[in-house]
Amino acid sequence: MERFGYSDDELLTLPLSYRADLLAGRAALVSGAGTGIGKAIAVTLGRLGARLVICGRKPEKLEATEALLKRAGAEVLPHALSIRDPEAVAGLLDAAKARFGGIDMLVNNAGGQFPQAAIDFSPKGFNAVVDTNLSGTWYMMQAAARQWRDRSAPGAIVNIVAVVGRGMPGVAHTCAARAGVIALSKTVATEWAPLGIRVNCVAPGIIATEGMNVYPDEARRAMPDTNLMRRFGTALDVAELVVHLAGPAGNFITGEVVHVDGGNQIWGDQWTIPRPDWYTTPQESPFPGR
Ligand SMILES: CCCCC/C=C/C(=O)SCCNC(=O)CCNC(=O)[C@H](O)C(C)(C)COP(=O)(O)OP(=O)(O)OC[C@H]1O[C@@H](n2cnc3c(N)ncnc32)[C@H](O)[C@@H]1OP(=O)(O)O
Ligand SMILES: NC(=O)C1=CN([C@@H]2O[C@H](COP(=O)(O)OP(=O)(O)OC[C@H]3O[C@@H](n4cnc5c(N)ncnc54)[C@H](OP(=O)(O)O)[C@@H]3O)[C@@H](O)[C@H]2O)C=CC1
Repeated sequence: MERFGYSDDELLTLPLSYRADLLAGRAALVSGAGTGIGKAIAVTLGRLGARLVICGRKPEKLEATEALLKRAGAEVLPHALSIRDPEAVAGLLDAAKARFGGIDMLVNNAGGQFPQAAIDFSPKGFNAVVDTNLSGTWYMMQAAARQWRDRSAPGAIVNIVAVVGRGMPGVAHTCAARAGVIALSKTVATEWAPLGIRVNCVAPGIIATEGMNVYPDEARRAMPDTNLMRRFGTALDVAELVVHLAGPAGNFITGEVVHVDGGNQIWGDQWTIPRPDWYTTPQESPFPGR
């Protein structure tokens, strides 16, 4: 397995673009915080003074992030659950309220998919991806919004999605789910503005994390050729954007989708499964007139 992404020491020491106490007094909930982008987001928020609630399915991954956050001097509440379970999500928000009086920011980062030609998806596989990325994200958004409404407190949600505007062959299930999250976010940005709740999405392009190991070598090797910068982005690129949107700099931003993708949304042909000859070899259509 190839090593991708930052070491713990790098996450703690790489320079940040914000002043060190920017988020002092605020509490943030980050899902999928045991690994990759979520871990970088949690540590970055913690380094800027936020208190953290971190969740994911595997307690051992959360323990590692908890230890790192403590090294950064941040207060942290780890809470293992699957975001696919709405009752567990309600319990998570209750636990956050009991510990910190509630949260100010929610970062829905937990998610993932597997590469497969759409024609071969099983109902179970398709539903697993939609349940996690769309329904799970929604349960978190709704539970947080209800708590903010009941506390008469403002809040900010940032949903991590993907670059799905042109679709992405090999991950049609996640494209469907992420497009759903974007549409949900824009809709509730309007419904929830009267409650003081802002809702934005961040669409990362290819970001160097261990999660990349789910893709075949051939697809991974080709990834740097799918954006204008010709490289992977970093988890910190995503984390710093999340700080902007969830923190005070984002006070007048809602219903937005911000890409952090090296320009992949406008250039770069990204496949996560082998390309059919149709797209690699010059040929005439075998279906003339159709
Ligand atoms: C290059 C850019 C790509 C797009 C941008 C995004 C990049 C990234 O997201 S980077 C990586 C992020 N991390 C992951 O993707 C994590 C790895 N993926 C997963 O954990 C799973 O895919 C999951 C999201 C479906 C997890 O759900 P879970 O409930 O744990 O699912 P199961 O493992 O139990 O599987 C349920 C069901 O799904 C089908 N399935 C799962 N994996 C595959 C596979 N590799 N190929 C085909 N089908 C798969 C299958 O039907 C499973 O049921 P069973 O057959 O009964 O196991
Ligand atoms: N890396 C990239 O290039 C890109 C990533 N993304 C998205 O960014 C997010 C983070 O990706 P990345 O860090 O790379 O990948 P990882 O696989 O490292 O992170 C995914 C995280 O989600 C958690 N998770 C998955 N399912 C659930 C669930 N049902 N309930 C709670 N937690 C869950 C996992 O923890 P656990 O297994 O313990 O539950 C894990 O910590 C994902 O949504 C991903 O799809 C989007 C575009 C590009």
